[in-house]
Amino acid sequence: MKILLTGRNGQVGYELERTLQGLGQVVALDRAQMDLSDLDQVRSVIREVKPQLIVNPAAYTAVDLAEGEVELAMCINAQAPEVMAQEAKKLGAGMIHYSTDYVFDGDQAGSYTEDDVPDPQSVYGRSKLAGEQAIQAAGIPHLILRTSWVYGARGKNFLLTVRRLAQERDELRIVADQFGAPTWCRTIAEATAHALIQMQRYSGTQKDAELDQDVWLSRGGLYHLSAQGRTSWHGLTQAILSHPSVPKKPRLTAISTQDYPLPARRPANSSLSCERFMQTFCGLPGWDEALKLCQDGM
Ligand SMILES: NC(=O)C1=CN([C@@H]2O[C@H](COP(=O)(O)OP(=O)(O)OC[C@H]3O[C@@H](n4cnc5c(N)ncnc54)[C@H](OP(=O)(O)O)[C@@H]3O)[C@@H](O)[C@H]2O)C=CC1
Ligand SMILES: Cc1cn([C@H]2C[C@H](O)[C@@H](COP(=O)(O)OP(=O)(O)O[C@H]3O[C@@H](C)C(=O)[C@@H](O)[C@H]3O)O2)c(=O)[nH]c1=O
Ligand SMILES: [Mg+2]
Repeated sequence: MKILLTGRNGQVGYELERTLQGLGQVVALDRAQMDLSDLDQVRSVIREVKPQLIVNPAAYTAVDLAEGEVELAMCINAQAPEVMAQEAKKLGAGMIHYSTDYVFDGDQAGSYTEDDVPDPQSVYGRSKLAGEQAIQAAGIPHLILRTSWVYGARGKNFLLTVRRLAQERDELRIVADQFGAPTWCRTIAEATAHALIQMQRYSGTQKDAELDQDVWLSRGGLYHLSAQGRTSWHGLTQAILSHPSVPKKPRLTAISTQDYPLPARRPANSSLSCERFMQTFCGLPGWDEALKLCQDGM
């Protein structure tokens, strides 16, 4: 199976390029090779590569900047996935796409299931929801994997920000009233590979087989995929600082969302129920367990 992978330098894309090896012939592209703000280029690259599966972790992920770059965020997060889905349809191909907990308003008490109604409160969240809907509307075999609070040892993320600030400052002030599940990008890439393997098992074909449309249409769809358990950004910071690889530990102060004003509104609770994913594909680690493994390597 030929797999076109976008965003190979992103947190999730980088890990996917590794976990997808052996599951197909991976054509991994960066922004220069396929710019999602250039829809004609997206179209022509897909026509050239002719993949059987498009895996799309590339996205506009700057949540606050998106508030002032609505058109660009919509193009990258909604229109480009729409073009990918249309091209996939013509090729008889499938798509794996990633979305976010920020599609929810965060007002619900318990964790969100795939059946809960999204109500994004930010431009980023709205653009990601529009991307989901465009793929669903195309009627192609697909997996939409909603994840949350992604971090890793490289790129731009909360873990690296906190580790840097810890060395620069005597005090960290972190919001303690927003709850979610920090998810290691490697967990997402490994779970994606497991899901692909399971799809092949369900279809009873060999590794590297063609994409089985019937299996994908029955087992595919929308899934929540995050680490298990939940914490606040403050709780996450506490866990980050307690790792032995952090040399200097500043004072940590819990603050509320209103004490840390930002352009984009974040959900107060965006923890995702992943039962559907775990029952269909594979288990998922606890957030603290995965964080420790990640930091053990830093
Ligand atoms: N980060 C998070 O906390 C969360 C992310 N998600 C979703 O998970 C997926 C993966 O996110 P993550 O790996 O963290 O994202 P990153 O921000 O780490 O990576 C995004 C990737 O998209 C690429 N990209 C951005 N703009 C363009 C463009 N115009 N054309 C082509 N490529 C572009 C970037 O390229 P370049 O390297 O050149 O900048 C980068 O490789 C995304 O769909 C995201 O919405 C969901 C929940 C949480
Ligand atoms: C740096 C810092 C942040 N914060 C707060 C601000 C915010 O509420 C929270 C997280 O900050 P960030 O801006 O790093 O996180 P944010 O960009 O909101 O992260 C989101 O990214 C997108 C792409 C997603 O899809 C989401 O799942 C989520 O991971 O921490 C503090 O309270 N103190 C600080 O010193
Ligand atoms: Mg609401």
